[in-house]
Parts: sequence; C-alpha cells; structure tokens
Amino acid sequence: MRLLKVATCNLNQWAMDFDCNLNNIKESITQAKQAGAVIRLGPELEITGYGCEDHFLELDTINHGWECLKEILVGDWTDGILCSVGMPVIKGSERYNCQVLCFNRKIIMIRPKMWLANDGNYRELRWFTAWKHKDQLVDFQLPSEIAEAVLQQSVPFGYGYLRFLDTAVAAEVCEELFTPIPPHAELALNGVEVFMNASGSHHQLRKLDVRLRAFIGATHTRGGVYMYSNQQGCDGGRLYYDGCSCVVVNGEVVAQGSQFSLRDIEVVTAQVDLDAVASLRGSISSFQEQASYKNTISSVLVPYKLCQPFNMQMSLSSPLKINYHSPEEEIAFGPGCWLWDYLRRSGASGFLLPLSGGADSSSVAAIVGCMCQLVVKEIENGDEQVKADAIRIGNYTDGQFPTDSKEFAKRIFYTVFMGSENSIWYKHQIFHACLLSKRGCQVERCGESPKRIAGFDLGGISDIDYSKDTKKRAKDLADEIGSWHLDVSIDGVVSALLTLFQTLTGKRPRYKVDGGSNIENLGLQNIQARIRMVLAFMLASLLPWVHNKPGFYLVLGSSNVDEGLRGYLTKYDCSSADINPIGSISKQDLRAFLRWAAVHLGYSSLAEIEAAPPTAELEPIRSNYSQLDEVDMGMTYEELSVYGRLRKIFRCGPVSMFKNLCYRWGSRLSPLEVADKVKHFFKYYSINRHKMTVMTPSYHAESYSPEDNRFDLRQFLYNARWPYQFSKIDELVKELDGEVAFGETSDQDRSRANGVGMGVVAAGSGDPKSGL
Ligand SMILES: Nc1ncnc2c1ncn2[C@@H]1O[C@H](COP(=O)(O)OP(=O)(O)OC[C@H]2O[C@@H]([n+]3cccc(C(=O)O)c3)[C@H](O)[C@@H]2O)[C@@H](O)[C@H]1O
Ligand SMILES: Nc1ncnc2c1ncn2[C@@H]1O[C@H](COP(=O)(O)OP(=O)(O)OP(=O)(O)O)[C@@H](O)[C@H]1O
Ligand SMILES: NC(=O)CC[C@H](N)C(=O)O
Repeated sequence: MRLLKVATCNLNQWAMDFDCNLNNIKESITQAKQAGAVIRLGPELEITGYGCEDHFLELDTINHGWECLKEILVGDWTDGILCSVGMPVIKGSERYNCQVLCFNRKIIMIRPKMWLANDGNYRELRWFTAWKHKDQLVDFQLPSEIAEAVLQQSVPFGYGYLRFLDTAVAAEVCEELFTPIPPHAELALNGVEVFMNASGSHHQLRKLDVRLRAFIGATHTRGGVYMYSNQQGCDGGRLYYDGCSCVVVNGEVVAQGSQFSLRDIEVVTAQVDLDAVASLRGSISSFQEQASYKNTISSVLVPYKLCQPFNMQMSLSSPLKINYHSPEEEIAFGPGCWLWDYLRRSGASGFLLPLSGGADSSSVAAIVGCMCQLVVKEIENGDEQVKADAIRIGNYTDGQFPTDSKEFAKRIFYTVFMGSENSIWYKHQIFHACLLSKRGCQVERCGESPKRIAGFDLGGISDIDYSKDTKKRAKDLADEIGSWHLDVSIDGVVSALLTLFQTLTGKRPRYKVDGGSNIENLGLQNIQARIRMVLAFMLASLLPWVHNKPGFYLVLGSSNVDEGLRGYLTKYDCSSADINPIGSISKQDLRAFLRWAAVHLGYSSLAEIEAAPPTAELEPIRSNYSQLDEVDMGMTYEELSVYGRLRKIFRCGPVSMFKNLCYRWGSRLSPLEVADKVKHFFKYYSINRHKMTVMTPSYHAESYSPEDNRFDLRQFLYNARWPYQFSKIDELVKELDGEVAFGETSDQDRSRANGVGMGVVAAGSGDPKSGL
C-alpha cells in the first residue's frame, strides 16, 4: 500500500486584498499540516484573488503576488508539504495564470495554464496568455528578490509533472479539465497518479453536477486521485464562487467540502491508497496499450517520498454519497452568502429593501432572512470571524453578539412598504369606505387594516379576500423575518409632482382606465416607480441616523431575470438599487423557492405570496380591469424562460427561435401564432435592451441571464422592427400554411402537418407552457 494524505480547500479570497488572501492561504496550510497532509492545494490565482480582472494588467499586482509568495517560502509553511499556490507570473513579456508548486521552502516547478477560460463570465485571454509549448519545460529566472530570499536562481516552467520517489503529481488548471482533450488523459498515461485542479469557478443554478461529473469521468476509466480546490464567496463582483472542494478517487468522491458557507477557510482532507490507482490501471488492457505508446511529457524529479506504507494509524477515506443542493436551496444559500460577504466588506451596517409583498421583493427578503439564520448558525458553530463581523455590523456592545436571527435582522434589515392608491390594500380601503359611507357611516380614510372596521355590519362585503392585501403580506413577512418594517404612502409625493407638472404645462395626465392615452398611463406609472427609488435611497442613508446607528444601509433591488429580458420594469425605478441578489433568477425558480422557503426557512406567509398573481400595482384597479404582469407583458413568465433560454443558451436569432418553437409548440399553436409570439418577444426585448445597461449589479445565477455588463454582451440600440428577420419568418409561415392547405383541416392535423413541414416532430413538444 502507498498511503497518501491530501488536503484541498475552499478559500474566501477578496480580489486585491493581499493581506486577507495571504492569511487565508497560511491558515489553510497550517490546517492541512495539522491534519497530517503532505499535499495542499489552493484555488486558482488565490494570492491576488481570481476576480482582479484589469488589475492583472498592473505590474503592482504581479509584484505583490511575488512578495506574498516570498513570505510563504521563507517561513516553515512548506516544510514537508507540497503546496500548490495560484498566482499570476510574467515570463519575458507574457503574463501567465500559474500554479506555483512549492516544497521545503523551494519552488520546484511553475505550471502555466494552457487552456484559458474565455466564455460566459470569463475573459482570461484579456489578461493572460495561454502556455503553448507543451513539449518542454523551460528555465524561468526568478525575480531577484525571490531568488535571494529562497537561494534559488531559476525553476522549471511549463507543462509537466512532478516525479516523487513514490508517486507522480501534476497540476491541471480549472478550465483545462473541461476541454475536449484534457491534459489529465495523457498525464495519466505518463503515470501521474495525483491531479491537482486549482479553480476559480462560479455558482450557477444546477451546475455542480457538471463539475462533479467531470472529476468522476476523469478518474473513472483511467484511475487517479483528483483533487479540486475552489474559491468560495464574493471576491468583489457579481459572481459567487461556490467552493465544493473535493477529492475523487477512481471515479468515487471520498471527500466533499461545502458549496455555500460563511467560513473563510475550509480544509478538506482525504487519505487514499495510491496502489488502488495502480491496480485499476493495471487491470484495464486498453489503458495499458495506450500507455505503451504515449507522448512523453516532461517531468521534474523531486527526490522525496510522499506516501506512507501500510499502517493501522492511517485509515482510508471511503466513497461518499454526493451532496447536491436542490435549486431552491441554491437560491437561499448562494445569494445569502454573497450578500453577507458584500455586507461585511462594504462597510455598510445593513440592508434596506422596498418590500411590496409581491413575489420578487419577498424572495429578496427571505434571502436576507436566510443570511441572518446562517450568521447565527455559524456563530453557534464557533466561527470567530463571522462573530466579529456580526458584532460590528449589528453594532453590538458589552460582549453581546447575535444569538437569534430575528433579533439580528431587526438590527441590520429595514423593509419598507411604499403604498400608492393603486396598491391592492388601498383598493380595499376605498371599497370599504364606499360601502360604509353608503350606510351612512362616517369614514375617515378607513383605517390601516380591515379589522378596524370589523365592528360594523359588513353585510355583502364579507366575502372580500383580505389575503390579497399586499401591504398586509409585506408586514406579515417582515414580522416573520424580524426586519424593522416601515409602511408609507407615496400618494402625497405623487400628487405634489403632478401638481408641479400641471403648473408647468397646464395639463394633468390620466390613467388609461380613466380615459388617458398610453403615454399618460406610462408616465403616471413611472412617477410612482421612481419615487419609490428616491425614497429607498433616502431612507437607507438617513434611517441609521434616526436610530443612532453608525454608517449607511445598502439598498436591495429585486427585479428578476425575466423582467430584465422583457424590459418589464421602469428604468431607474425601484429596481435600481445598490445590489440585487435575484437579478438573474427566473420567476419560475423564485416561485419554487418561495414555496420551499415557507417551510424550510420558517416564513409561512411566503406560501400565500407565492400563490398570488404577479402584479405591478401601478395602474388603478377597476371592476373590469386589474393590472397583471403576464397580461401586461403579452407573454407568460414560463414563455419568457423559454425565449430566454433559446436566445442565450441556444444562441437563437428570431428565425431559428421561430423554427424551434414550431417543433415545441406545434401541437397547440399554428405557425402564425408562434410567429406572432416570437416577434412580440423580440420587439420588446430589443425596445427595452437599453434598460439592461443600467441594471443593478446582481448575483449571477442563470445561464440565460441578459446581464449587459459582463455576461451577455450586445448592442442596446436595435431596429426593433427586425425587418429582415421578421420577413423571413413571414415567408416560413406562408410555406407552412401552404402545406396545411393541402387538405389538413383539424387543429390536430394542422399541428402534425407543421411537424412534418419542419422535418422532425420533437418529442414532448406540445404545450407552450411545458418549458425547455
Ligand atoms: N433605445 C433607447 N436607448 C436609450 N434609452 C431609451 C431608448 N428607448 C427609450 N429610451 C428611454 O427609456 C424610456 C422608457 O423606459 P421607461 O421609462 O422604463 O418606461 P417604459 O418602458 O415605457 O414603461 C415601463 C413599463 O414597465 C412596467 N412596469 C412593470 C412592473 C413594474 C414596474 C415598476 O417600475 O415598478 C414597471 C410598466 O407597467 C410599463 O409598462 C424613454 O422615455 C426614454 O427615456
Ligand atoms: N408598494 C410597494 N412598496 C415597496 N416597494 C415596492 C412597492 N411596489 C413596488 N415596489 C418595489 O419596486 C420593485 C419593482 O416593482 P414591481 O411592481 O415590478 O415588482 P415586481 O418586480 O413584480 O416585484 P414584487 O413581486 O416584489 O412586487 C419591487 O420589487 C419592489 O422592490
Ligand atoms: N476559471 C476557470 O477556468 C473557469 C472554468 C469553467 N468554465 C468553470 O466555470 O468552472
């Protein structure tokens, strides 16, 4: 037996905070050594933080990286333990993203990344060059200060592996694993038994599975120990790096770290038998055959042993059942942890949320509640850093600290309901007022809640559904979470603005239901929406002063990904905030989250909130009219998710989206109806794209996010008539209708004809509501 103890880690690094990062690295090495590990792997670019972006272009960043590495090398950190440390390195005139492999106070090899991550949120080619000389290791002259400190002039640099006396170890850097021909394949044929993958990989809903399948696939058929290390937390941007450092042996996970956590350092260790790797490889004939004529990869001899022989002091890590979070848990914990990092690092004293009692802002409130629960739990677990941060943010004195999430929320979380005459609660009040005054009652603005008039004989109005009261829902939820809740009417401000406008122009706009034009109708809605934004920022900066608290509060936004995609929001309205934890989460996922959170976070009022139809409450409600999102948008949230996925994930323009949807929805809709839907979507998407340029920075969670700054880069001035594309669709509709005219008449037949006309009938393509 060759017993090996390895350690990998989740580190909560912060881009450009070298002190924070170095401390985390040192502490992780200490913990790895204490656990008896002889290999310690850290995340990609851990010294600088992965998300430095254009700071990588600054020489200071590179120099500080070397300074920190020097501090590690001159101490006893690397004594008896192989440490893989991630940092940027300049060689000649190129900058490389490197794993620096250190052992016994020396750098034994520098491994530059060969395949850079350059899609989606990643732009590594902007800052780094990919290493291309796969056939040789070259000599790298160390910067003179390092050379003097470690008494070493140069080090092998390039693609290769470390040959210890009893095993071979190699680095594979993040994206390299996901390439069509990953390095670990030929490294395995060269006898490498331990792979160290240093990663900077962000959370995306339902993505963990892809990652784990890659580790398992890498070692299942070719054997090996796969170590994975990742950053964890918000390192200064929209991404949440979701840890999940782990160790996989011959296709089985034997150690798995957390995916979401408030801890800064989590070391994950495993004890493995390398003979199990050799034995598996020896039993696969095809492996042996391919290994017998492999391309030889360069290596560096390290004249030390890492393994221990068979002994009963060391046990072996056994295969684990992989722990996957449900998407609902991912929504609670990912954004919850991201908010905590943002809060503690921004210097703010808490959050303020405009809480409408609708699904979106209630989701955000629940996520903040979840964050408070996590903080209390982590303090109970003995995390001193979380405790210190919570004491500072919550302004605790005299040795007090949070022990109850509701009490903590009261200190750090303001929620504000900002009702207008169009809020449903207001309608109820007026309704009551009318009925009561009809009965000769003196009514002065009817009171805050329906209970205040409960003493009257309400007769025919007892069937009013008070559960629709958004104001009450907001209050109930705030009580459950524990936030400091305020309730304010914005009508006075709206009316003041309208009076100002009337004085200026002599005209007063009216709602459509009152005979006004579309322009008047929109103008009136947008005044309310924007006043809420101004009020939110005012309260966030001044409420702490009112309550004798230090600092400022961050305003939370709560628009979801679908609204952004369709542009169903007012530019610079209450969706304009400091940060938004749900900006790239779909309405469908949020609704599922609300149902989950009602039970698992203990906020039962969310169940009722989830069940209510989404409404903007910006237009007056009349007996024959009530503003509903899906009616207003001309599409359902489910349809929006389908359009969003086709546009972004499947890269469909209008024409190919039309063709795809003909397959999907052909059994229910005619080609003309599909065409109308596609055109309607593209029209509004393009008219409103400019709004994405100013969307509040939000947590990245969804692969179909239209986020304009980093993820979904597009123009924002379109010809919203799409004349060329739409006429192509019209031609296709004509062709398809021609085929139907060939004798097919019933709806069912027509849809069959559509399928045949398009060449294939996709399985399960029926309902526009079925989603992708
Ligand atoms: N191509 C372009 N490039 C740059 N800017 C452009 C532009 N086209 C218009 N604009 C600007 O954008 C303005 C139009 O956008 P905007 O002011 O947002 O107004 P708009 O999109 O016309 O109206 C907002 C819509 O959002 C709905 N809504 C739904 C739910 C909630 C909320 C809410 O706020 O709570 C709102 C509301 O019912 C209404 O249908 C124009 O007046 C112009 O200033
Ligand atoms: N009455 C209100 N009180 C407080 N905030 C409000 C109110 N109405 C709207 N807002 C804020 O403005 C944001 C955008 O309003 P909108 O009507 O579009 O809500 P939404 O996106 O449907 O979200 P929700 O489901 O939270 O109502 C809301 O998420 C909320 O933060
Ligand atoms: N840093 C990287 O190389 C990222 C690679 C990969 N796309 C991921 O998300 O895991």
